[in-house]
Amino acid sequence: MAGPRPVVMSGPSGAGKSTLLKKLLKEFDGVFGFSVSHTTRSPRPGEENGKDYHYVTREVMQAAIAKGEFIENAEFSGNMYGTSKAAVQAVQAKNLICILDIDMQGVNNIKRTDLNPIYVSIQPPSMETLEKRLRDRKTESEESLQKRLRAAKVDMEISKEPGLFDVLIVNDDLDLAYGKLKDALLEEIQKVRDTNKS
Ligand SMILES: Nc1ncnc2c1ncn2[C@@H]1O[C@H](COP(=O)(O)OP(=O)(O)OP(=O)(O)O)[C@@H](O)[C@H]1O
Ligand SMILES: Nc1nc2c(ncn2[C@@H]2O[C@H](COP(=O)(O)O)[C@@H](O)[C@H]2O)c(=O)[nH]1
Repeated sequence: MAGPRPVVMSGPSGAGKSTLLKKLLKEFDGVFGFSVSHTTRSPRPGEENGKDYHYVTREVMQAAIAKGEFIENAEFSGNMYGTSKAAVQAVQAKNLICILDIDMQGVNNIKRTDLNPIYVSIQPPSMETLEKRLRDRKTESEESLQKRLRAAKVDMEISKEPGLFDVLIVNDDLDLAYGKLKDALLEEIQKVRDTNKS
């Protein structure tokens, strides 16, 4: 796929990926674009279909996967999630840096493609902090919360694997974490700005 190098952001649910990437999209308007994933989970209050996710049924998603419309897909916490080829192409067609917010299964699947992204892992300072953030967010049932915490433990272990991620950021203080994220992406940001100037 053509265009600037995409960015994969991964890390446990509740680590702060959406918070960080929303700041990035706001500050660097015209540089980054979000790859809108498909999911079978229900929208949360305030989420918009086509902006946060494409909300679909399991049947629709399975049919689209069977037709080869997805770059990667995964089952997470009882729901399906996936990145469609169209979602990435829509961002790359505008010559923007495409950001994918995906789980660890997605990372492993993307590694088998020719997307060649920068892999960024966002990690919480501790399991305790992660649990508090997820509880305070008030988006999950107790069952979903427990599933996410179990997945988080695995994620936090695997993400330490040398070479899996290009950058690992511990999101404790939000401003510090955001500064580290910008530093990691500065070169790519500059390339897009230079291209769009000429
Ligand atoms: N550095 C931080 N300090 C305190 N709270 C934070 C910080 N970063 C994020 N949060 C809060 O933690 C909660 C989880 O953050 P967020 O929704 O961005 O996580 P996420 O990784 O995108 O989760 P998911 O994968 O479930 O979408 C949110 O309520 C957010 O406001
Ligand atoms: N493999 C993929 N994972 C995805 C995708 N879109 C989101 N996600 C990940 O799912 C969990 C839960 O998200 P939530 O919005 O329900 O809290 C989180 O880790 C996301 O990164 C995708 O297209 N593919």
